[in-house]
Amino acid sequence: MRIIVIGKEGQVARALAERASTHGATAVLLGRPALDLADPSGIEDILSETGGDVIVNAAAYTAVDQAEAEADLADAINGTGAGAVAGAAAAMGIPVIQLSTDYVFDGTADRAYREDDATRPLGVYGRSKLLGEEAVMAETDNHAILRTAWVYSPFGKNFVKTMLRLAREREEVGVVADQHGSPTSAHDIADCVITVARNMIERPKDKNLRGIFHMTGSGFATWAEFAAEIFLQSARLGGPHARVRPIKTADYPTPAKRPANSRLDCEKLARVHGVTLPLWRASLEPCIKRLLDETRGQETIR
Ligand SMILES: NC(=O)C1=CN([C@@H]2O[C@H](COP(=O)(O)OP(=O)(O)OC[C@H]3O[C@@H](n4cnc5c(N)ncnc54)[C@H](OP(=O)(O)O)[C@@H]3O)[C@@H](O)[C@H]2O)C=CC1
Ligand SMILES: Cc1cn([C@H]2C[C@H](O)[C@@H](COP(=O)(O)OP(=O)(O)O[C@H]3O[C@@H](C)C(=O)[C@@H](O)[C@H]3O)O2)c(=O)[nH]c1=O
Ligand SMILES: [Mg+2]
Repeated sequence: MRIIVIGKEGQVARALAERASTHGATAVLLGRPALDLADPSGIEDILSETGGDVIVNAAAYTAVDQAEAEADLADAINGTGAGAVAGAAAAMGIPVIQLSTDYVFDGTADRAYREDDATRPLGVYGRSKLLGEEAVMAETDNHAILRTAWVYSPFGKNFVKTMLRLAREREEVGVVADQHGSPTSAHDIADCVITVARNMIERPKDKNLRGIFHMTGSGFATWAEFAAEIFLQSARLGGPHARVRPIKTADYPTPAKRPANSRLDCEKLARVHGVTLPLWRASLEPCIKRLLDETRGQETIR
């Protein structure tokens, strides 16, 4: 299976590159400047020249706060760009897997969100990702839209890396304790995406395998609990740690509003595609270990 991945340096893209061979697959990564989602004109040509069995769009405008000031760019990349990728997949006659987000919901539900619950994004990023979902669905039925959340990895920018950096600088970190969700490892996402891709390729006519699916790490947490677990595991491995001061969302003002309840019900993914992501705490440890090893490596070189 040859997987075309949009996104080169992104967390999920890099995890897919690392995990493909363990599934007997090859990942071909495409990104800027060769493929720019903000400029859809050349997308179909480069994708069909590259050729593959499935396209995974793991590229997006993901700066949630910055998006509030760059709505047009976020919409172009996450909305129109995602649609162009799906259009190319349709023209090539292959499935497309689109990554989406918990931030399409407003977070007011008192239970975990299911795939058919009403969406109502609170900010520009969430709205642009919802535009992307709609654009993909309009271009082709041969799609899987995988909504994930709170992604972390040894790569790029994410909450785990931010917390480890803050722990090196201070003894205490204030972290919001009234937003609930599920931390999700980019490597677990990669494993799941490859399984979903294989299912779709092997059963091209099976409608059940297509549509929207929720895909997060198992178990729930608040950002404060996530931070506390990061510091606990880091401390155990001899890395930096800090005290977590649980705070309210109102005490941590940000340009973009985040949903209070980001929990996603992943039962459909388990039932239809046979995949359940590991408990979030279990997947955190190898990531922290790798980040600490990398930092130590750099210190030795210096
Ligand atoms: N991070 C998270 O917590 C969550 C992410 N998601 C979704 O999962 C997917 C993967 O996220 P993640 O891996 O964290 O993302 P990252 O922010 O780590 O990476 C995004 C990638 O998109 C690329 N990109 C941005 N703009 C363009 C463009 N105009 N043309 C081509 N490529 C572009 C970036 O390229 P470059 O390196 O050149 O900047 C980068 O490689 C996205 O769809 C995201 O919306 C969903 C829920 C949570
Ligand atoms: C750095 C920091 C953040 N926070 C809060 C702010 C916010 O509510 C929460 C997470 O902050 P971040 O900015 O890291 O997370 P954020 O950028 O909102 O993460 C989101 O990214 C996009 C791409 C998604 O799709 C979402 O699923 C989600 O992962 O933690 C603190 O309370 N204290 C802190 O020191
Ligand atoms: Mg952020």
